[in-house]
Amino acid sequence: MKITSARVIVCSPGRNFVTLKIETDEGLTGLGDATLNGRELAVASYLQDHVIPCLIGRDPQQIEDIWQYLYKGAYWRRGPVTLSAIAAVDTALWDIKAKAANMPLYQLLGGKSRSKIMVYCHANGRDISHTVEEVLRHAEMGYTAIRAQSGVPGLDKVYGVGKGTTFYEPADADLPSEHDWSTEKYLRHTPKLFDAVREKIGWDHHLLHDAHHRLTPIEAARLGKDLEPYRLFWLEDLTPAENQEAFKLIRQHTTTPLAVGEVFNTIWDCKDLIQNQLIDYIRTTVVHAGGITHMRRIADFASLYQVRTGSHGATDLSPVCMGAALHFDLWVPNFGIQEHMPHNEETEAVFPHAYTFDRGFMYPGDVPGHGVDIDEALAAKYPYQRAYLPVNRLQHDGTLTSW
Ligand SMILES: O=C(O)[C@@H](O)[C@@H](O)[C@H](O)[C@H](O)CO
Ligand SMILES: [Mg+2]
Repeated sequence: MKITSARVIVCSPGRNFVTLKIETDEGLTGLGDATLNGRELAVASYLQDHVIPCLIGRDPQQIEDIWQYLYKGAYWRRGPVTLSAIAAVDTALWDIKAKAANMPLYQLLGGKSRSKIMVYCHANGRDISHTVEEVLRHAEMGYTAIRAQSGVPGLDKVYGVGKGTTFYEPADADLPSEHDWSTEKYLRHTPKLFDAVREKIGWDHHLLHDAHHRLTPIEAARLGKDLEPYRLFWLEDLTPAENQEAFKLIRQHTTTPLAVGEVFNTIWDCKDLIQNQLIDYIRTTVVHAGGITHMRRIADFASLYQVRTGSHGATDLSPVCMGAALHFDLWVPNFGIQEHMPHNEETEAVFPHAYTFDRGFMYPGDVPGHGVDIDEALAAKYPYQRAYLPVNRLQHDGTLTSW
């Protein structure tokens, strides 16, 4: 079999997506997600101008060789742009291989390790009472795991809290919007949020929270300690994880489980966190961590240290990523949980898919491949619209800080 052509499809059905489509001389095609929120065109160009010329004529069945060729052959290794591009190729090739074998991707990976996939949703509110209402509403929908994020008194806008619509989309402006941030206000407020949520929802639901890289290690330790009475399923991205050692300090102070990794791109970004048991869940996902091939390496390494997967699944990861991730989730032995933010109607129409959601659990479907397609004619009706993620500045003096 040979790759005869490949093209990048950029569309914006409510938000931007970058999709790679690979075609073969046997009529089989494969899709990969290459979306990098706020830097989409960098990946589109990396694929179009540097990767696709190297793919034409290659045997699409040689997934591993192509992965190594694109990773080592680039010379400049790692990073979100490179690994999102490699991920798109890898995912498309696994899609083709599973279609050629006439089996759903999870079968090719090793078959089912579970009957369905537990997912967690986002319950966001402008204040504590609105967030509690949203948590209860999502519990009614059947979710057994619910992430709670609320507005913070004294702060105008914070990560994770939408403008009252169902679909929270942080990339909201043609240039980065600037939000005020106060760690003190956030640390005072968040324990009150979970006290109120636990009071109302009881103990039969998993609760999660995303600190979104905004704390220093000692502030992170403080939050982890303050939230211990509420038995969270995990606290995510407590502090920027470039310095993996920072998590030693957090670990010394709290037993709240820790999740990190949605911004990671290779096993090297998380090797020390995993082997030193500094985290409990690894959040890498198919589109930003080199595709199925590299995700398997990360998951197998994590399993040696009883670290479980908890893949990122925000709406800025396309249904192609979600579809491939669900096949991975069905197979991976050390599965923890899958993030699930439903895409809007336009996106669902552009990306028809076999995966389903049913009362807090998902299933990838049993069609050959990863089960996600793209309606190119419809995609063309939604042209790219530049959009940036916000930045944060400290409220008291304007210092630029993590969003
Ligand atoms: O855990 C999450 O879902 C968030 O961290 C993401 O929504 C993140 O803010 C976006 O993916 C950024 O594009
Ligand atoms: Mg996150």
